Amino acid sequence: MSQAALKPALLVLEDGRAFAGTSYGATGETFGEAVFTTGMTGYQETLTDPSYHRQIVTQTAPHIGNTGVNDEDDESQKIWVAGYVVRDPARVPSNWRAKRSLDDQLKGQGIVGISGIDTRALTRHLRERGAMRAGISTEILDAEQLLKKVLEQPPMAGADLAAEVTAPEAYVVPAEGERRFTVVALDLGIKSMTPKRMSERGIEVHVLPATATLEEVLAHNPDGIFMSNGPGDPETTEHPTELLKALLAQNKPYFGICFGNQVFGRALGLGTFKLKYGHRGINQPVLDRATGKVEITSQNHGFAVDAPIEEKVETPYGTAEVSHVSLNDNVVEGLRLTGQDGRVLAFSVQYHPEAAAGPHDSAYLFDRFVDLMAASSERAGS
Ligand SMILES: NC(=O)CC[C@H](N)C(=O)O
Repeated sequence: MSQAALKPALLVLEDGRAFAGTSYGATGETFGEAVFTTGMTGYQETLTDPSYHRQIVTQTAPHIGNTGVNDEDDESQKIWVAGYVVRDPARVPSNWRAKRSLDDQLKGQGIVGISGIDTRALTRHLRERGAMRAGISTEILDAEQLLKKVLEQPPMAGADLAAEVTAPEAYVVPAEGERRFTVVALDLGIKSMTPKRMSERGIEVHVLPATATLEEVLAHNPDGIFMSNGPGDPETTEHPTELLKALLAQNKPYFGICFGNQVFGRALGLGTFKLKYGHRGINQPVLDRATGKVEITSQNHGFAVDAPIEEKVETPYGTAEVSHVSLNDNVVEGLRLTGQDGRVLAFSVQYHPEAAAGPHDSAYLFDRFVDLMAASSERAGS
């Protein structure tokens, strides 16, 4: 970064805590919910994950931007974070795929950031007090003045954001090789790696906007239904929840990721709640309760499903249970629905088996979805 680019910037949290630093990316001002992610790599995927819409993301890894930005790793069409906080941006990106620097990419897309602040102190503050509204400005450098604007912003609890991130039109991701199954994926903020992971397994994926109706879903004669990750409060997912209930009543195999896990929980009659500061990073340990295996997973969520971990819950569609839990704090990380004969009918996880930049411990879940559809179509055929 040249000396000329060193412009002061200010970050203010809604409880009044302020951090003075240096402008990074675009100048101006921005507001959102301040959260932190512990991923030490994958910043390009993080920035372009639609689930981060309306959030100011702090990277706990101190040195960010080292490998620049390439044209292959975006998870969607653009950067979604509302603002970006890094300790020490790389001055010279170095990677054979890099097309430009992260600073230029942020500037090009108008993303306001701040660097040179004590991101460890900020993270500890958010961990103790919880995720909260915040603002970054290069124009208002007076904390009290910026705080007034922060307090005018809407909170994340109650935010209905799917309409702001979903694809305007349906599109198809063809199966790689021979087509084995057709899946309808409801786009609540889908990341491009998700249909890719399905397509690699012979699935043709019809990605539909979040407002798709039951008729529109069934028109594709899907072998399975998928609901994606996405931003906002799961309490606002009335339409996808009702849609999923109707599809479960028709015994459609279902797989959900993250927001899709929360929608599944709600369709099964469970509640959701806001976590204090959420789980964001690529080193989150999860226990598969059936096998006793531990997976290291990628996560990005601020809400969770409220379900009894040791008990089974009877629902109109079958028996629901918690399949996976977080080993850090026992939060529900996966749900499973089984029929009377114990067969799995539908399942979902709160974490990201499609994870780019990894880890890939949980990629087997896509194979499980394939097996679920294969078993279901065998039964229908017999
Ligand atoms: N990545 C996601 O799908 C996040 C889901 C939801 N917005 C949450 O924060 O919990």
